[in-house]
Amino acid sequence: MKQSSMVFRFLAEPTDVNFGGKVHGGVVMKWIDQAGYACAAGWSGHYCVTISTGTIRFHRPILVGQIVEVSAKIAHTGKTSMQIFISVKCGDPKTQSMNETNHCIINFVATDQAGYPVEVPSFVAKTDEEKRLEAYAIKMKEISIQAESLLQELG
Ligand SMILES: CCCCCCCCCCCCCCCC(=O)SCCNC(=O)CCNC(=O)[C@H](O)C(C)(C)COP(=O)(O)OP(=O)(O)OC[C@H]1O[C@@H](n2cnc3c(N)ncnc32)[C@H](O)[C@@H]1OP(=O)(O)O
Repeated sequence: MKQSSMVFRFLAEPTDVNFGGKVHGGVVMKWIDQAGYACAAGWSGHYCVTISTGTIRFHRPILVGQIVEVSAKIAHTGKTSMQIFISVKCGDPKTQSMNETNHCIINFVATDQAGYPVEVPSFVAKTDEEKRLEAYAIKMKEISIQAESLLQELG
C-alpha cells in the first residue's frame, strides 16, 4: 500500500535563526518543501518537483530549541500532480504541547528521468477530514493556476 503521509520531527537549531532571533521564514519553507517532496516521492514512486505553493501565512514564530513537527499528507492527486497538505507545529519539548505555526498546500509533479511529467497513482479521499482537505487542495490548485496570468490581466 502507498504511503500517503509523512512526519518530520526535529529541534530548531541556532543555524536556523534570523537576525531577530526567530527561525527564518525561508528555513520553514525549505522544511515544507522537503516534507512535501518526501510525501510526493513516497506516493508516486518517482522523483518529484515543486510546481507551486499556496499562500503561506506565518501565524507565530518558531524559537531556537523548540521541537518542530512538519506533517505532510496527500490531499488530492491529478494526472501527474499531487497536492500535499502541510501543517507546521512547534512547541517546548519539555511540555510536549504543540501549536500550529502555519499550514499550506504545496503542489508537486512527478517526473521521469528526463524531467517530463509522469502519471501518479490516484488518491481517494475516504474520511470527512480527507474530503475537506481535498476540496481545499482543489481550490488552492485552481487559485495557483489562475494567479499565474493575473499580472498580465492587470495590464
Ligand atoms: C543548508 C543545506 C541545504 C540542503 C538542501 C537539501 C535539500 C534536500 C532535498 C530536498 C528535496 C526537495 C526537492 C523539492 C523539489 C524541488 O525543489 S524542484 C525545484 C523547483 N521546481 C522546478 O524546478 C520545477 C520546474 N518546472 C518544470 O520542470 C515543469 O514546469 C514541470 C513541473 C515538469 C511541469 O511541466 P509542464 O509541461 O508545465 O506540465 P503540465 O503538463 O502543463 O502540468 C503538469 C501538472 O501541473 C499542474 N499545474 C500546472 N500549473 C500549476 C500550478 N500553478 N499549480 C499547481 N499545479 C499546476 C497541471 O494542472 C498538471 O497537473 P495534472 O492535471 O497532470 O495533475
